[in-house]
Amino acid sequence: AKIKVFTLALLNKDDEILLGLKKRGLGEGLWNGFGGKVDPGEEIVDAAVREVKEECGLTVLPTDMENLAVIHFEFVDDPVILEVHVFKCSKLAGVVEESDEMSPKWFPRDNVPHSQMWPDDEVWYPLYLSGTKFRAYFLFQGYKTILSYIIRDFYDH
Ligand SMILES: CN1CCN(c2cc(NC3CC3)nc(N)n2)CC1
Repeated sequence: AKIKVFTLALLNKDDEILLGLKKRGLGEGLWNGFGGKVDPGEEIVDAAVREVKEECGLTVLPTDMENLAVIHFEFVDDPVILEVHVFKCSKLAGVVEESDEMSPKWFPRDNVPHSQMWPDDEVWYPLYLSGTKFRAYFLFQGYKTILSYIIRDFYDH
């Protein structure tokens, strides 16, 4: 199997969460946090900071990026596994800007548009919102159907 590493940063302010409507590529038409691929030799947290700036214009310090989860996504009949490092951030600087990739919008943290988000989000968002560190594994059939998943505490095994 081949592992592709991605970042996913969820930005919070008071009781709201900033999501972006993806304009193209993987997840086009879905609302999601900000993120992308990790370049070779790049620290994962630095990739997360870079993607937030590129996709929504906000500046976040690496030390303010809390790594809350690592999620592995596998797809039936596909050797590529996505390893997504999820970050939570509440110390933001700058002004939100639209980008080529994303149309950003603030949502109430307890009312995000799950019908227009990746299906796994509904499973792990409650853990994310409660600040619980976790590891998760999802087996997908295509991009819409979750065949199975495991969620466990980040530190247990
Ligand atoms: C640019 N990256 C792509 C992967 N990604 C995902 C993936 C995901 N589910 C996987 C079935 C696809 N679920 C969320 N929420 N994000 C983060 C952003």
